[in-house]
Amino acid sequence: MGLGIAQTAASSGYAVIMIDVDLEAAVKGIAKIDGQLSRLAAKGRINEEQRLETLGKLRPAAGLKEAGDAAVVIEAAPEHKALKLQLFRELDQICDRKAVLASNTSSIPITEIAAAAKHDDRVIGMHFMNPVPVMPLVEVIRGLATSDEAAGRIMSLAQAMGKTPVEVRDVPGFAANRILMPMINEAIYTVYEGVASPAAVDQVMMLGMRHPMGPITLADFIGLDTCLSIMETLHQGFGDPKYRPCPLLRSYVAAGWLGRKTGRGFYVYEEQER
Ligand SMILES: CC(=O)CC(=O)SCCNC(=O)CCNC(=O)[C@H](O)C(C)(C)COP(=O)(O)OP(=O)(O)OC[C@H]1O[C@@H](n2cnc3c(N)ncnc32)[C@H](O)[C@@H]1OP(=O)(O)O
Ligand SMILES: NC(=O)C1=CN([C@@H]2O[C@H](COP(=O)(O)OP(=O)(O)OC[C@H]3O[C@@H](n4cnc5c(N)ncnc54)[C@H](OP(=O)(O)O)[C@@H]3O)[C@@H](O)[C@H]2O)C=CC1
Repeated sequence: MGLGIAQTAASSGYAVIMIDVDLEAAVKGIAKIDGQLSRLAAKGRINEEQRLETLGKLRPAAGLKEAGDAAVVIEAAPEHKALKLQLFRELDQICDRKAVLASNTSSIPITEIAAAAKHDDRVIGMHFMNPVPVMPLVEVIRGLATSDEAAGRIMSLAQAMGKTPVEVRDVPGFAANRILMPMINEAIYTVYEGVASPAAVDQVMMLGMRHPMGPITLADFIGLDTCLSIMETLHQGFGDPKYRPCPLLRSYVAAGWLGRKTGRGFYVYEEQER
C-alpha cells in the first residue's frame, strides 16, 4: 500500500519521502514503482518526461526522523495496533507541529491510534483502496479529537491525488471493511466447509455478481494476514460472533501463506505476479 500511495502522490506532483525500517526495502520500492510507470508509458498513458518527473519526486529513506519536515505523513505499516501506537507516539515527537499525521489503517479505530500522540487533534484516518493508483475511493475517518483543519487538509489532499474522499465514522473496520471483510471471511468458510473450491467460489462471485475479482483471489491480493487482522479488530471491537475469523484463514496465516505477496495463499503465484 505504501508503494501505491507514494506513486499516486508523486504523480500528482508531491515530493514524497518513502520511509521504511530498512533503506534497501525503500530503494527496491522505487524500482517497483518504476516498473509500474514503465508499464503505463508502454501503454501510452504517460510519456517519458512524466515517468522521469514522477520518479524524481520520490526519495527513499530509513528511520522516522526523516519525516521531521513533512507537511503530511501517511503511515502504511502492517495492521498491528501496537506497532501503529508506537509509530504515532514517535511521529508526534519528531514531526513539525503543523504536520497532519494520517494512518492508512484498514480497521483500527483512529481514536485509539491518536491517543498515542500528545497532539491528537492532527491524527486522522486516510484509508486508500488497493491497487491505489486505480481505485478512486479514500475513506476519511476523524477520531474524537481530530480537528476540522486536519480533516479539511486530508479531504483536499485526497482530491488533489485524483481520489474521491468519503467521510465515515470511527468504528472498527470503518465502512469499507465492515462490509467487504465479512464477505471474504464467509467465502473462506465456504471453502472450509467444503461447499466449493476456491476457484468455484471466485467464479460464483465473478460470473454471478459481476465482481471484478472473486473474494478468494481478492483475499490473496489484499494479504491474508491483513484480512485476519481486520476480522480480529471487528470481532474484538464489536464483540459480535458474526465477525469470528474462519479457522482456515488462521491456518493459512500461521503457515506463512499470506497470499500474493509471499507467492502462496489460496493460489500459487509466479515471481512476476507478486
Ligand atoms: C483491505 C482494505 O482495507 C481495502 C481494500 O483495498 S479492499 C480491495 C479493494 N480492491 C478491489 O476490490 C479490487 C478488485 N479488483 C479490481 O478492481 C480489478 O481486478 C483490478 C483493477 C485489480 C485489475 O483489473 P483487471 O481489469 O482485472 O486487470 P488489468 O486489465 O490488468 O487492470 C486494469 C487496469 O488497472 C491497472 N492495474 C492493475 N493492477 C494494478 C496495480 N497493482 N497497480 C497499478 N495499476 C494496476 C492496469 O494497469 C490496468 O490499467 P489500464 O486500464 O490503464 O490499462
Ligand atoms: N493490503 C491491502 O489491500 C490494504 C491494506 N491497508 C492497510 O495499509 C497498511 C499496510 O498494508 P500492506 O501494505 O498490505 O501491509 P504489508 O504488511 O504488506 O506491508 C507493510 C510495509 O511496512 C513495512 N514496515 C514494517 N514495520 C515497519 C515500521 N516499523 N516502520 C515502517 N515500515 C514498516 C513492511 O516492511 P517488511 O516487509 O520489511 O516487514 C512492509 O514493507 C495496513 O494498515 C493495512 O491494513 C489499507 C487498504 C488496503
